[in-house]
Amino acid sequence: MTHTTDPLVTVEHVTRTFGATVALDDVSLTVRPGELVGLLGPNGAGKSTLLSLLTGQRRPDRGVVRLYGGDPRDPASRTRLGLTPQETGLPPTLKVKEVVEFIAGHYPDPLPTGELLDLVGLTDLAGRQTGGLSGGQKRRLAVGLALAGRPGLLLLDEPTTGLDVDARHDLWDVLRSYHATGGTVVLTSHYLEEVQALAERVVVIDHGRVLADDTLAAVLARVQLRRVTFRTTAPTGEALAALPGVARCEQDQDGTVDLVTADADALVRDLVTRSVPFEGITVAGASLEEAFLAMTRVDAPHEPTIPTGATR
Ligand SMILES: Nc1ncnc2c1ncn2[C@@H]1O[C@H](COP(=O)(O)OP(=O)(O)OP(=O)(O)O)[C@@H](O)[C@H]1O
Repeated sequence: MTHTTDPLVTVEHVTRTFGATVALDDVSLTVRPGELVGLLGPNGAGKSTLLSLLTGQRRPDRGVVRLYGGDPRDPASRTRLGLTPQETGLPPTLKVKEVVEFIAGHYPDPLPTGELLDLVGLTDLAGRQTGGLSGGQKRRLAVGLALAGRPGLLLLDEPTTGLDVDARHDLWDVLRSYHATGGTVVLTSHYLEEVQALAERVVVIDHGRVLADDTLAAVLARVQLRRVTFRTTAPTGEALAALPGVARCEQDQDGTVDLVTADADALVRDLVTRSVPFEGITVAGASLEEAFLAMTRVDAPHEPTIPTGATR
């Protein structure tokens, strides 16, 4: 018997390799009912592998994965699970309504077809063959099918990849509606924007490791970094890297300094206070990849942070 606050997902010290590739490296995390969790990470970070362990498609090499308190490979653990794969293979000649009724027929207490179509905004397209749907409509139908059995937990792998802005926003609305009724969502994305729009909690993964697991606001503060570039005649690399908020600092032999910091304003003030001569300063948003890299380096103190004199 599970209680309403029992974790729906428990991952404890899980490692999963593919040959020499370590896809997941000692990953632990817990998801409780009602959470909307974004797994954020660049391509190849390990997000899909983690989901495949939760859905029971794969087994960990080491560690424990539990779904609703049981083994995800046991079908009984998956009865309250809804999922959509990255690719949606819908039979093209079946009509939207027919596909929904077919899938709903497999569940003891499915959402009524009309309610489901309404939820995903496909009521007007109920009579259309799925082959005639746009990419965004297909994706919404796939999410609708994942919701057909009234799952308590929805696992979504890159739900809006390849969709245009409108279709993406429509799908976000579907997920928000489901979450508003108490549903739990875990979704993977390599778009900060998507995670920012939906998630309350963000787990950042890179190279198979959890780099951060925190509230959206806390993670944004760590990943919304600024990139500051300037030329200087002073050998500053080591000193600048030690300043508060600086995540990464490189200085070329020609004196160009390129650094990533959480607070560009404070950095400029520090340059002036320390009488560091600089010219041609530019400040730009650092990419998410740079933020991941900076987090990896910050979290791995034994790695050298400043390749002083490094050429790019
Ligand atoms: N079946 C497989 N065989 C070999 N290597 C694999 C396999 N599946 C995943 N990998 C490797 O494991 C690592 C993690 O891959 P994974 O697909 O989990 O990443 P991801 O974060 O989901 O990336 P993406 O956003 O591109 O889907 C990558 O280096 C990938 O190449």
